Amino acid sequence: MPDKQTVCVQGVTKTFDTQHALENLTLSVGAGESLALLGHNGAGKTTLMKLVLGLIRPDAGKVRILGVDPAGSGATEIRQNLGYLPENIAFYPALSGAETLAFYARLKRQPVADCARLLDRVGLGDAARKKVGAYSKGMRQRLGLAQALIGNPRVLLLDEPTTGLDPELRHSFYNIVRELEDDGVSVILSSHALTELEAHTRKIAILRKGHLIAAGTLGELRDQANLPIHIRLNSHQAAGFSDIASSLPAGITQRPINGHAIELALPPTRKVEMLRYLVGNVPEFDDLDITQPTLADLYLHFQNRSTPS
Ligand SMILES: Nc1ncnc2c1ncn2[C@@H]1O[C@H](COP(=O)(O)OP(=O)(O)OP(=O)(O)O)[C@@H](O)[C@H]1O
Repeated sequence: MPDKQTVCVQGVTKTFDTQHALENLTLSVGAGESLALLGHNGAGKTTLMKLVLGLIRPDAGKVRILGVDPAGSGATEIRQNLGYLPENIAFYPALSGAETLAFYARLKRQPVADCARLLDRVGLGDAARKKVGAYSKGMRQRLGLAQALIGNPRVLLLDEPTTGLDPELRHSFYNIVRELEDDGVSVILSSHALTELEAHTRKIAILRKGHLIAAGTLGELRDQANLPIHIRLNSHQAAGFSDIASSLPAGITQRPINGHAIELALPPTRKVEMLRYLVGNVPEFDDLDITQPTLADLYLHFQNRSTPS
């Protein structure tokens, strides 16, 4: 894998005492790409972020950010290109949002003058002088994001960034992430909120007990899993459906929902064949919905299929 990928993790193993947090993990994230890390509690997501940040070193394998080891000597410059929003960020409640951000800017040796722009970017411009102790959860999370954006990082690591946010805030949060991707920032985020990730992330990596068990775009994961798709047929005709089960092509299963709706399950590769068949052979239906496996379906499929020790 070329080191010129913005984030390159190659054959990385990390053990704490006897606990394998990560084992032989390889993945990469390019400029302007986002990667969502999924996995059960303790799967190794935070450990991976800490390795990318250079806070810990791998026992085996290598981590490179823009070709540089983030835990190596001489990595100061590369670390300034990293922004991190930890899972539980605590702020000093007596400081205002502006004072808090100025504090972090000084820590990162970045110009304090940029802080007002960052607060505006995350929608906290009007609350800049308000004490953080009076901020809502959503405002604190946005302040956390502003803190991670100090210094215009090329790589942004967000550990469960939307936990506790309402749907509108989640939406605006992902809009900011999308803008950052468009600016060429690589974004790695972890989350347990599969439905929102389905709509907002491009690449997905699923971890289980420190192993990477699946990776790719949603479409690629669907191809790998090859789970059935579902076609729901609806009939608004008074008689509803007659028994179509006996005449269905082999390999297609059906489940009656009620007299006026039937759900068919079929391999994704047979979708068009089935649509042609239905149009020609099932006159009762006058509406249909096609449902692809969701990210939650895929996540469960890969987790259940994989049984690493
Ligand atoms: N500093 C540490 N010392 C000992 N064990 C650790 C340490 N950090 C992580 N671990 C262990 O490594 C494994 C991976 O932990 P990690 O925090 O990376 O998981 P996670 O996927 O982020 O979990 P969560 O979703 O709960 O945040 C766990 O078994 C954890 O107990």
